[in-house]
Amino acid sequence: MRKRYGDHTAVKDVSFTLPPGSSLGIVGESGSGKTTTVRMLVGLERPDGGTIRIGGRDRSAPARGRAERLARAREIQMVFQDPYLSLDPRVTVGQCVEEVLRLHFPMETTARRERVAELLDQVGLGEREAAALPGKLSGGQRQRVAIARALAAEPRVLVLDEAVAALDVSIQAQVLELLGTIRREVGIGFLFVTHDLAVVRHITDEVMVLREGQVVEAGPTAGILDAPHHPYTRLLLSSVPRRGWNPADAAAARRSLG
Ligand SMILES: Nc1ncnc2c1ncn2[C@@H]1O[C@H](COP(=O)(O)OP(=O)(O)OP(=O)(O)O)[C@@H](O)[C@H]1O
Repeated sequence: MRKRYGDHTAVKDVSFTLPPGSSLGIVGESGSGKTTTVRMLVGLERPDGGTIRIGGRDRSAPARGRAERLARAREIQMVFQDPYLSLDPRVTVGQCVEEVLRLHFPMETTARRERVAELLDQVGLGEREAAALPGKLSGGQRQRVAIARALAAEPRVLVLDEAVAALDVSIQAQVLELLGTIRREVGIGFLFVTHDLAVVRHITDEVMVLREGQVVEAGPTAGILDAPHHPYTRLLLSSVPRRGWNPADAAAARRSLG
C-alpha cells in the first residue's frame, strides 16, 4: 500500500501478510512510516494505492454505510501509546468496555455486564477498577483497560502502536506478559509497532523493518535481530543502549547511511 501527504510519500511500498494468530513487529526510525501503515489498516487513513484485505474482506475503498463500518471495526482494533488520550475521562472503565459490546453485540443487560467483568478479569482488573474513572488509574492499568476495550469487539487483529512505550520498564514487562497470554488464549493476531527492539524480540514471531516508507528487511524475529542483513537494520540494533555502547559510533553509523 501507498500513502502520500502533499509531495511527501510517507509509505511508498509496504506489503505483508499476517497469518491468523501470529505476531508481526513493525520497526523503523521515527518517520519511517510505521504509524501511517497501521492507520491505513484500521481505516483512519485512506491509502492512495494498494489493497488491504482482512479475513477475506477487501477494505481498500472507504466503507459504505454504518453496518460496513462496524463490521470493519470489529475485525481490527487498535491500542494507542497514550490511553490518556484514547479513553474518555468522564466514562467509568466498566461503561467504556460496555459501550463497545453494545455497539457490536445485541445482548441482555445482565449478560453484557457479565461479559464486561470477564473482559476486565482477562486483563487483571476487578470491580474496583470497573467503577473507577480512567484518571484514577495508573498508566499500566489504563493500558489494560484499552486492551480490554479492544478485545471486547472480538477482533481478528489487534494493532498495538507503541502500546507499552510510555510505561515504566517493570510495568511494561507485565503488560507484555499479559499480551502474550491473551494471544495464546484468544488466538488473536498482533501487529506491534515499536521502536524498541527488546519488545520486538519478546512479543513477535516475525519482524518487518521500515525505512523511508519501504520494507528493507523482513522475516523471523530471532533471525533478523541476531543476523541482520541490511545495514539499516544493523544500525537500528547498534543504536540500542547497552553495556559498552558508544553513542558516537551509533551516530557515525547513522550518518554514513545517509
Ligand atoms: N497527517 C500527516 N500529514 C503530513 N505528513 C504526515 C502526516 N502523518 C505522517 N506524516 C509524515 O509521514 C512520514 C511517516 O510518518 P509516520 O508517523 O508514519 O512515521 P513513524 O515511523 O510512525 O514515526 P514515529 O515513530 O515518530 O511515530 C513522516 O515524514 C511524517 O512527517
